[in-house]
Amino acid sequence: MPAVLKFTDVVVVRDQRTILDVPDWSVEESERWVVLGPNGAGKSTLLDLASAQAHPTSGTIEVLGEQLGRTDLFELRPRVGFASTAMSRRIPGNERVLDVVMTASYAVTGRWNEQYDEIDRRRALRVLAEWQLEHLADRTYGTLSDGEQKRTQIARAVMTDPELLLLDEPSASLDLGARENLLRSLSSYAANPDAPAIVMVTHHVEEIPTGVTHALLLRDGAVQAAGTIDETLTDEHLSATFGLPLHVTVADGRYSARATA
Ligand SMILES: Nc1ncnc2c1ncn2[C@@H]1O[C@H](COP(=O)(O)OP(=O)(O)OP(=O)(O)O)[C@@H](O)[C@H]1O
Repeated sequence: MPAVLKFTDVVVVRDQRTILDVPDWSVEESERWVVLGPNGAGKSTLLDLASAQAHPTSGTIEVLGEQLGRTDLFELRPRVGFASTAMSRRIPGNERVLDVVMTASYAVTGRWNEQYDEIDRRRALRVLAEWQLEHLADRTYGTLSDGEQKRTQIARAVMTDPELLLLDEPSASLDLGARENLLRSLSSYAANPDAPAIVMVTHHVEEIPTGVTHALLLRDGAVQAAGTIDETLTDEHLSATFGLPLHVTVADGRYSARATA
C-alpha cells in the first residue's frame, strides 16, 4: 500500500525566496496529521501542494500514489477533499446549502446546468446529517454563521468520499462553543477506521481534535519537527517553532500551550 502523501526534496520558491522546504514527509492511510506553525510558515502552501492545486519548484510529490506532473489532475482532485477559507470564498452566497455539498461530486462551486442523480441528493442529505446540518439544507450559504459555514465546507469536502481529507484551519474564528462542537465532530469522524487520512492545519494547539496521531511543525518554510504527536508536540519543538519559550500540557487527549517567560 503506497503512502497517501509523499513529499521528497520538495522546495517551493516564490519571488526568489524559499517559502517551503520539506525534504521527506509521508502520510499513511490510517494517520491523522496536524500541521502547526506561525503566520507565513508555509502551511497553506503545503496544503495547496497536497491538494494538487500547486506544483513544487523542485522535488517530487506523490498524492494517492500518483506523481504530480505525471498524472491527470482532473481525475486526482476529486479523490482529495479540501476545506479552506479560500475554497469557501468561491461558494456563491446565494447557493443552497444542499447544492454547496452536492456540487462537490462535480468539482464545481455554483450550481449551473448539471444533472444531479437522486443518489447524489441522498448522499448529500446523509453527509449534511452527519455534520448536523440537515436543518439548514434549504438555507443559502451566505446566511449561515461562521461555524455553520465551516461545517458546510467540511461536509462538501467529504461528499466525494475522499481518500485524503485536507482541512485548512477548520475552527479558526469560531466562538468557544462552536469550536468545541466542531472539534467533537472532527474527533468522532477521525476515530472511524474507514475515514480517510487527514491533514489539518492550525495555528493553535488548543484546536487539535482528539485522535490526531501525528504532527508536522513548520517555521519559515522549514520543518522543525515531524512524527508522532506525543514525540513532536514537546516544549522544545513548539518553542523553537513559535520562537518563544512555551510549555505544553495534555489532558484527555487535548493539548494546550502557554508562554513560560
Ligand atoms: N504567490 C506567492 N508569491 C510570493 N510569496 C508568497 C506566495 N504565496 C505565498 N507566499 C509567501 O509564502 C509564505 C508562506 O505562505 P503560506 O500562506 O503558505 O503561510 P501560512 O503558514 O499558511 O500562513 P498563515 O498562517 O498566515 O495563513 C508567506 O510569507 C507568504 O507571504
